[in-house]
Amino acid sequence: MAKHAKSLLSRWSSRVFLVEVDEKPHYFRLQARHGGERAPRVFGRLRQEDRCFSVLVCTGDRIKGAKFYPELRDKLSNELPPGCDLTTMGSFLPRVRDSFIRGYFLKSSAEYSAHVERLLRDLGRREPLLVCSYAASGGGGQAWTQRLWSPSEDETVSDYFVVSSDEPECHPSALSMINNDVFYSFEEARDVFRKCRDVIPEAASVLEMLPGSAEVSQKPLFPVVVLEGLDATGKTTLTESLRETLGAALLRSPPDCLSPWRALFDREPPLIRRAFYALGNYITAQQIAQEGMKTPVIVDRFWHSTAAYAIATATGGPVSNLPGEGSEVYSWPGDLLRPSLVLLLTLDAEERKRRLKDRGLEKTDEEQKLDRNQLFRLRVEEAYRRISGPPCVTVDASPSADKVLQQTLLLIRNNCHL
Ligand SMILES: Nc1ncnc2c1ncn2[C@@H]1O[C@H](COP(=O)(O)OP(=O)(O)OP(=O)(O)O)[C@@H](O)[C@H]1O
Ligand SMILES: Nc1ccn([C@@H]2O[C@H](COP(=O)(O)O)[C@@H](O)[C@H]2O)c(=O)n1
Repeated sequence: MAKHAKSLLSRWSSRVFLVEVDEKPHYFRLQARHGGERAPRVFGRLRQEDRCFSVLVCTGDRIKGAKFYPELRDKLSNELPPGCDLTTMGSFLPRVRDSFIRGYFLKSSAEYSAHVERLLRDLGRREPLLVCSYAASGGGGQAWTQRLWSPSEDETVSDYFVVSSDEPECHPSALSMINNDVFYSFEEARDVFRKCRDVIPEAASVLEMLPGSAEVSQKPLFPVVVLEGLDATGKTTLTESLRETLGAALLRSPPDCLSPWRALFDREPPLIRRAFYALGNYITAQQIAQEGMKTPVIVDRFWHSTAAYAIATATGGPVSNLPGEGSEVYSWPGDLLRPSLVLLLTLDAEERKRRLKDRGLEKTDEEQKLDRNQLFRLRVEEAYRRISGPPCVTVDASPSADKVLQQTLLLIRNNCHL
């Protein structure tokens, strides 16, 4: 049995499981004996004869695991018989860093359960998966057992009762966010790209664009102002005006030199996609350091965008699911150039939608998600606010473009030495 699966099994009974149905989390844990506790509602809605299954990805190889997770969803969606419900799930050890693993939870009606079992057994033999089945164990359908299917024939695994568990303080994905969703050093992000060269040849081209290290040769003499905010809050409009008014250099992250590969890496799973944007920030940092010796520098998106979107995507549900204020996930990377000032443009949802509609450009997946999903938008905005590091000031972007420019100039003059 693979070493990684073995280490997961060694603390199996201490794990907590999370099944997400329409962004609503259901938490459960395992018990050797049943003490009359209720099963979580996600099970409670099932009939006695129904079967549920969980399929968790358990590879020690981060790149393979990240690529395999969405592929698994496609495989399951294509091969499962009709009438099966499929949703996302995860499992973690409370308060244990890097313990969060992802997978899928599926519910099958009685008539198809034998078919689903065959399918999963077959999949489990070929892929690094931990598969469990769930069945009613009496008590009028209130009590459910989890049976972990042995990943190797010689292994004996136990059955456990499944009981509801309290919701943790924040979404458990936070346990594995660092260096999977958000990168806090140049080396960590570069390492992901070095490791994925075999599976994504374009990663080599990105690596060629990178500086030798995160260190910048000199600290900028002039102020460096970053403009942040959700899509269509007016960043492009304002950065152009600031460039003209201040005679500043205008840079962006990701930098133009990465444009040929952006669409490709946008389609990759979070580990690779976020590493791409993290690396873009380090290239932009080098450019800032150079330009900042000659003129003020305005930057369209930087670290706040990379971290806030990543954190908001990794956590589902309401804002309360975000890692708490002050959590290390909000800290500024120690090796990344700090701007003099970050300005966060905010706009109410309706006005932002109106501007998006008027602009009429094609929307990225994440823009569409922002549009559709009010909770996601709120999580991104709150994550923006919680990020620590350089001073971050919120700017109301709803007045006319000229008024927003005047307000911004005032903030720059008050906060930077111009
Ligand atoms: N203050 C403003 N009042 C009204 N409309 C504005 C204002 N600022 C920008 N707009 C318009 O809103 C739309 C979005 O602006 P812009 O492209 O500058 O946003 P953005 O934040 O750069 O978007 P993205 O991040 O998606 O590139 C554009 O059509 C722009 O002309
Ligand atoms: N420094 C950055 C910049 C952008 N992103 C990601 O790109 C998307 C928004 O960019 P737009 O050009 O469409 O405004 C969004 O998905 C961010 O995650 C980033 O991560 N880091």
